[in-house]
Amino acid sequence: MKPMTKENAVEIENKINASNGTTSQGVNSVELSPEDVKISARDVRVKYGQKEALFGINLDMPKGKVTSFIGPSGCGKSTFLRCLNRMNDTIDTCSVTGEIMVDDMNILSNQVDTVLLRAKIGMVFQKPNPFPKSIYDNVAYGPRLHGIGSSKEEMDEIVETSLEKVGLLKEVKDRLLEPGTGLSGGQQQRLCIARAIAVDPEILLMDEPCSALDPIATARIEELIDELRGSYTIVIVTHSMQQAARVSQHTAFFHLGNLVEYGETEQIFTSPIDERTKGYITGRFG
Ligand SMILES: Nc1ncnc2c1ncn2[C@@H]1O[C@H](COP(=O)(O)OP(=O)(O)OP(=O)(O)O)[C@@H](O)[C@H]1O
Repeated sequence: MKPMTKENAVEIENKINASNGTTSQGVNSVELSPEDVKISARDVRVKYGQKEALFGINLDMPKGKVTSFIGPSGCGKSTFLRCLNRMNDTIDTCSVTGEIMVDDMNILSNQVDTVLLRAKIGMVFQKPNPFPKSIYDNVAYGPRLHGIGSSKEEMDEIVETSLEKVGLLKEVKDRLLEPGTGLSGGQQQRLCIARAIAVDPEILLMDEPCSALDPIATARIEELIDELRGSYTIVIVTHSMQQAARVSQHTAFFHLGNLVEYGETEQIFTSPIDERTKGYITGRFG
């Protein structure tokens, strides 16, 4: 077998793009019944200025499960993740086409209110980014913005429940009025997850949520992801194949702006079909 190198992976990719009109169909081994699909992307294409970053992504992600996106740096994982709650709208040069259905709504439609959308589809970033406010106000921020929890009692309840769900309540209940930025990195990341959860989202998007954390804090976030699935549909971008294997039920492998292969996580890591997936997971390129 010809060894997989970055160069011949690019060569294969170019041939595929030339032969199919640059539609990124990929190998799909996941069969979902329509009622299990939460997010359905069709022919999603993204450009930054004239530069194409995604070549027509088609992907159905299941409800109440964790889907991870893996692939070498620059392959478009974060770009695609940001499509899922319209975060690319904040980048002037970025244009997105195609269709992304979340339940019955095409979230790429002009009619969509992106503030409401981002409450329904929360996001957690690479670096924990608590607001320069108290722990309490960090969690209460979203509910206040959306008019949820009008009385003090209701808001206290939302804050406590959200902190409890991320396993932070015990650790911070005596210092709710202290700054969120005073917590450890791992606690800050859990605070950010509590902040996203406080507005009762259906989907949580996580862009390398552990990359700034130590192994213990990472393990805590991974446990939390496992606890939260079921209640939320979770999509995570990760550079760590071990992490994808530990936390996700389905994995999508991206390469050079194409979705190369999508399957059950175990299948992707034990018996990938596409040569490029094999090459990546065995460390032959990336
Ligand atoms: N704001 C931007 N402006 C211009 N080009 C961008 C921007 N963000 C991403 N790109 C380009 O789009 C392509 C995909 O980038 P993206 O960050 O989505 O990849 P990635 O797989 O998430 O990479 P990484 O793992 O390094 O974070 C890359 O070529 C990148 O340079």
